This record gives sequence, C-alpha cells and structure tokens, in this order.
Amino acid sequence: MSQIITVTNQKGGVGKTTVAAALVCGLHRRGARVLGVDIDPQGNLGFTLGLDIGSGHTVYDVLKGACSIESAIVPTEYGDVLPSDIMLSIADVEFTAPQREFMLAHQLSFLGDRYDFIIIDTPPSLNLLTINAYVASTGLIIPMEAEVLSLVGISQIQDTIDTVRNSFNAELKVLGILLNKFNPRLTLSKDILDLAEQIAEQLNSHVFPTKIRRSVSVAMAPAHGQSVLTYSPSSKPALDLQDIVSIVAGDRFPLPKQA
Ligand SMILES: Nc1ncnc2c1ncn2[C@@H]1O[C@H](COP(=O)(O)OP(=O)(O)OP(=O)(O)O)[C@@H](O)[C@H]1O
Repeated sequence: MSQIITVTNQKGGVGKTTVAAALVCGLHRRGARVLGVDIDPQGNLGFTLGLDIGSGHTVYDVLKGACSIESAIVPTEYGDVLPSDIMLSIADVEFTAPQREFMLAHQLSFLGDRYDFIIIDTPPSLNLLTINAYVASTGLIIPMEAEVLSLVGISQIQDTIDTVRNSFNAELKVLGILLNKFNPRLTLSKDILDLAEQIAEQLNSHVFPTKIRRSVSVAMAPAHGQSVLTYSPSSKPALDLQDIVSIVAGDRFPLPKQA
C-alpha cells in the first residue's frame, strides 16, 4: 500500500513546496516509486521539479473527471508528478458533489500499488482541497518557520485534523512538525522549539529532531527546475532535508552509496 504524505500548513511561505519537492526527489533517488501531487493552484511543486507548466492534463482535470489520473501523471528526472492548475483556486465553489471530500482519495485509489510514496503539496489555506489531501493521507508533515508568527493559527490546523479524523479518516497521523529556516544560534529559535514541542504534543506528535537550516541555495534551486537536494547537495538545508527523507524512507530505501 502507498504511504500518502501531505505537507501542510495554512500559513504561506513556510517551506511546504521545498519539503515536498525534497521528499519526491530524495525518495526517487533511493529507488522508491514516488508520485508528487500538487494541489496548490500556484503550481510550484511541478515548477520546482522541472515541469513545463500548462502543457498537459492537471489534477483539476482529474478531479473534474475530464481525464484519467494515469493520463495526467508526468514522469520527470526526479519522480512522477501530477501537476496543478490555477483553476484549482475555484475548487471550493466548483466542486459541489456529495462526498466531495473524497474526490482525491477516490482518484488515487485507481493507482493501486503503483507507488511506494505519494507526496501531496498543499496551498496555504485550509479549504476543500486541503481536506481532500488529509482524507487521502496516511500522514501529515507540518513545516513551520522558526518564528513566532508561524505559530499563530496552528490551532486551525488542529481543528481541521480533528474534523477529518472524526468524520472521514480516523487513521490520519501527524508524522511531525518540521522547523524550517532554523538558526540554532538565535535564542528565539530555542524559544520557538519549546513552543513547537508543546503544539506537537497537542497533535499527539513530535518535532522532528532535524531542523532545516536557512540558506539562499533553497531559494535558487526552483529557478533551475530542481530541489535543493540535487541543486546544492552539500548545502546545510539539503543535508537536513536528506535526514527527513531518510526518516520517511525507513530501512526499505537507504541512500545509494554513490549519492
Ligand atoms: N531553509 C530555507 N532557507 C532559505 N530559504 C528557504 C528555506 N525554505 C524555504 N525557503 C524559501 O522560502 C520561500 C517559501 O518557501 P516554499 O515555497 O517552500 O513555502 P510554501 O509554504 O510552499 O509557500 P506557499 O505557502 O506560498 O505555497 C521560497 O522562496 C523558498 O525558496
């Protein structure tokens, strides 16, 4: 069975796409069969993985029932991708069918055992698409920027997780909170770590022991159609993200020797 992991936080710019792209690329390099699903209308996951945006079917077409999920998946050097579409921004008003929370889970079920991992990148909001991702998922990773404002609004994610667990997907787990743009030398970052640990406890989860350090290489990688993992593999954030990939990959998919 596929492990389906959604990278989520309704706050913008905390590193969702950075983490999702690193997971797709890192798991693919370890020989896992991996699909990245981009449900953020901004389309940044596809862009980061080198996709030519706007050239084929998208997850929007799939959810509308206009094409099969198989026909919309695009293989890339870094793993398969189901690209996003700006039209997803009106999904909340457009998709009104009963059971609309299950649209994505239903479509992913057609893939059977084709993938070991499906990684879903989400928009900075808690809308119908985010709920669809939570309903389809086995686990969530919540990236947070290591600053106070990043913690504001976290209770809304908690409420959404509770709703999904109570009504749609009782098995949904929070795999962990992932602190990003972390500066271990700042006292503030230590205070943030304490707060993040309290939040994680409320979610029955933990803060990943590895924090993602800040580096400009992360911001430069998407312009080259790459995750920071391949764009700047020895940079601090790439090393940190490799740790997270290792945790997700487990013993089944160790890092190949030449990587
Ligand atoms: N560790 C880091 N060091 C430096 N810059 C980073 C780091 N992580 C992310 N960034 C930069 O921060 C910005 C936001 O990152 P990203 O797009 O991954 O966040 P997001 O949560 O997906 O955003 P959105 O909510 O808009 O979808 C990008 O410019 C990215 O390059």
